[in-house]
Amino acid sequence: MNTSIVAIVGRPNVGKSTLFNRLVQRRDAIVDSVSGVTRDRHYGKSDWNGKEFSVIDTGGYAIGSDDIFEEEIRKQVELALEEADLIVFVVDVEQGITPMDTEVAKLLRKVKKPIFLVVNKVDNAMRENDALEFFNLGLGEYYTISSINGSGTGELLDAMAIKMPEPEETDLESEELPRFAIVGRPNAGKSSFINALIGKDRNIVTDIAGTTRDSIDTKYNRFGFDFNLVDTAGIRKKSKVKEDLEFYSVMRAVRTIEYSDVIVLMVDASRGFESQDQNIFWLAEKNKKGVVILINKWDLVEKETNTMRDYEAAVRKEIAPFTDVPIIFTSVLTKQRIFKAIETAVAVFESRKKRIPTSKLNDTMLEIIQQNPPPAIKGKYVKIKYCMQLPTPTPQFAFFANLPQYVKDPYKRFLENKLRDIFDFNGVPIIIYFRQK
Ligand SMILES: Nc1nc2c(ncn2[C@@H]2O[C@H](COP(=O)(O)OP(=O)(O)OP(=O)(O)O)[C@@H](O)[C@H]2O)c(=O)[nH]1
Ligand SMILES: Nc1nc2c(ncn2[C@@H]2O[C@H](COP(=O)(O)OP(=O)(O)OP(=O)(O)O)[C@@H](O)[C@H]2O)c(=O)[nH]1
Repeated sequence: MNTSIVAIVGRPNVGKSTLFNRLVQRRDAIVDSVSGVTRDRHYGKSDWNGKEFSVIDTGGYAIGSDDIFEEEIRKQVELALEEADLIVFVVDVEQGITPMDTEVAKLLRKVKKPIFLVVNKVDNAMRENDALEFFNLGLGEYYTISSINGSGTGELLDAMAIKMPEPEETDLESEELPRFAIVGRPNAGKSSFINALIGKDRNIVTDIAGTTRDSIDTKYNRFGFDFNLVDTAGIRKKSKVKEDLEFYSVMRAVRTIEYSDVIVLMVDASRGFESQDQNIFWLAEKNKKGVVILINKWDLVEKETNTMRDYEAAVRKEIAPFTDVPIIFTSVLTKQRIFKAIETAVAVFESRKKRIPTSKLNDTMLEIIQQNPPPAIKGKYVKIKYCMQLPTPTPQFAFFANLPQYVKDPYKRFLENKLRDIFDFNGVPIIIYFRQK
């Protein structure tokens, strides 16, 4: 997949979030129709002129008091420069050039990646003149926009799309090896897990230097399974940045997740499922990846007070409504369930590309729908006529009905759960559409 990562940088209050919302709006409208998907304010996917891209709003991650504020922003800009493909630098025409803008511009001038200087809050023609001063930042051409009313954003997107790579033809028929990413918080046991997989004999078959930018696939053959572990430059380059910077872990995770089929999310059992785990999980869902959760270091957990069942229930609560994701309790130290972890990841990979024949799907689902029809709304009855799985890389289903707009989320969730139960889509995001017929 050839998705560009766009980072929005700039000092506080220039309108980064407002622009972010503009950029991801269209795609989010579709995603939101999916039952129960929560929104992240800082990460979204979108497309323009056929080019797909991710947008990261760096602003939301700024933390801390005023004196470390500038330092934080500088770090975030540096990270964005390292990890993103395109940089959108937002400035505010009402404020003019501030010292912090000059600082950011200085960092940006050293960078080889495409940079879009965006002068925001140009709500009327008069302000076009005020924007002229931003030439002084030494970044060349700029784009004037009004994030609030949307003017200028089309031109900006056109220009950005030109700098994005052409979409690749996805070859659905080819028998590709599963691509697994092992992700998680620092110290969760990722390296140990990978070492355990590789074994002492380092059973690496090949190192395929990424066809896609700097991502690296390492091919493994273990326990009778063939798979690629996806690693990216971002992950290797541990860099100077503080580990606990949330933004850092998100940046690192984004690219790895986008290149993988199944995300193996490692959680440190002694710490529990934390907000960063939640973030990574959510990124995986948003990208429609398969997920397996490993509760690692299970050997450290006091079994008298923590049963597996209670622990699992607590994690499931955190990841609702994606409740059927496989959760496996591992100890890399004692090699407990390592094999099971990989076996499960392979199973999720298989489910994710599963195709249900239309006749089988209709036989099963129409029967269920007949027994539990959608509730009538204002005296109108919804009649679902047939359904099919769409020819998409990940499972998506269309249900055709006379009044699709009357089918509400709870009923969609009901159907989704039935599909999951019957056809075994554990750990796989599925999408349901209702269409007019
Ligand atoms: N007039 C005008 N106001 C805008 C425009 N875009 C954003 N704003 C306003 O500017 C303020 C800051 O916008 P945000 O999008 O929250 O700015 P931000 O850069 O994300 O701020 P942080 O989250 O603090 O980093 C809000 O009050 C917006 O309504 C615009 O195009 N025109
Ligand atoms: N008790 C116990 N310790 C473990 C287990 N798995 C890993 N560890 C220990 O946890 C520590 C961190 O393991 P790593 O494999 O380096 O963790 P990581 O996720 O790769 O960490 P980063 O490289 O910082 O992202 C090491 O001291 C491991 O020996 C486990 O199952 N049980």
